[in-house]
Amino acid sequence: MPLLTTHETNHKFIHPEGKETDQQNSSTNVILQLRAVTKTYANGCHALLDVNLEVKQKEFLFITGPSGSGKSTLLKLFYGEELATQGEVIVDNCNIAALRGDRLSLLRRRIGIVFQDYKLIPQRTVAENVTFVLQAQGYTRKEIQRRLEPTLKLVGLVSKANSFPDQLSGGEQQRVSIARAIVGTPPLLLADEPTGNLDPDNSWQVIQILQKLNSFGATVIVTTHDEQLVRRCNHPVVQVRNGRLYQK
Ligand SMILES: Nc1ncnc2c1ncn2[C@@H]1O[C@H](COP(=O)(O)OP(=O)(O)OP(=O)(O)O)[C@@H](O)[C@H]1O
Repeated sequence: MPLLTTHETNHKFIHPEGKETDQQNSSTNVILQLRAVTKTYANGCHALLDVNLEVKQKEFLFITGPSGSGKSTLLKLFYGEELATQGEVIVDNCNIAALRGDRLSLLRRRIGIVFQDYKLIPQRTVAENVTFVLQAQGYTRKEIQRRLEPTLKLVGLVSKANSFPDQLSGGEQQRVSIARAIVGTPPLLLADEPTGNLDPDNSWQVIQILQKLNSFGATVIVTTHDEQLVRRCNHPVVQVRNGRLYQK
């Protein structure tokens, strides 16, 4: 279960089941921690306000909330795309603000990211889209081949390995983007509205794949607007409203 505080309960972590704990007691197996984080964009927009959150390894967490409430900003802080204006973001025992260049790249290798709009390269096949990051990271051809087939199998796309993105349905494209995110076996998987462009059947298929990865040991954090999908799963939920976190 994630631990969080809200502005109403400053600096005491509240367990969703209602138990209180302090920071010192809650540091075992923690993969992600936000400590009193505020994010103000350059235009003065306060996207997040004094947010505390702690996610343990192997959790599956949903982050919900209305449009513009701060969900994507939260995820961007987790992988260092944005930096906190105040407070600390600790991922895999690393303070994101202290990482530069290579060290940030190394941490990012341990984080898989899935976006609502897939972000596939149109001129590359499914297999190439999934493996180009491994190539850039210097994996051998043999190792890349060893990883490719089981990854495509897991997302049900072995038969589409040589297809191009525009030859695939939206659900298939999203599964390619999941394959790309997991082929390096990162311990942390972040998915920002992964079902936002999909119908209910494809959305459920994506969630089932994420659940399977979670059962293999990955920590999975998913933002979504889809309350029905959240209700269908039995995972902890944190809601963002006006830049603050609430337990549901
Ligand atoms: N780069 C930016 N510069 C300025 N303001 C920004 C920037 N990115 C986001 N915001 C603002 O921060 C607030 C939170 O945005 P964010 O994208 O995190 O919300 P969200 O909950 O993910 O929304 P949605 O569900 O619509 O994607 C919004 O008011 C948004 O306008």
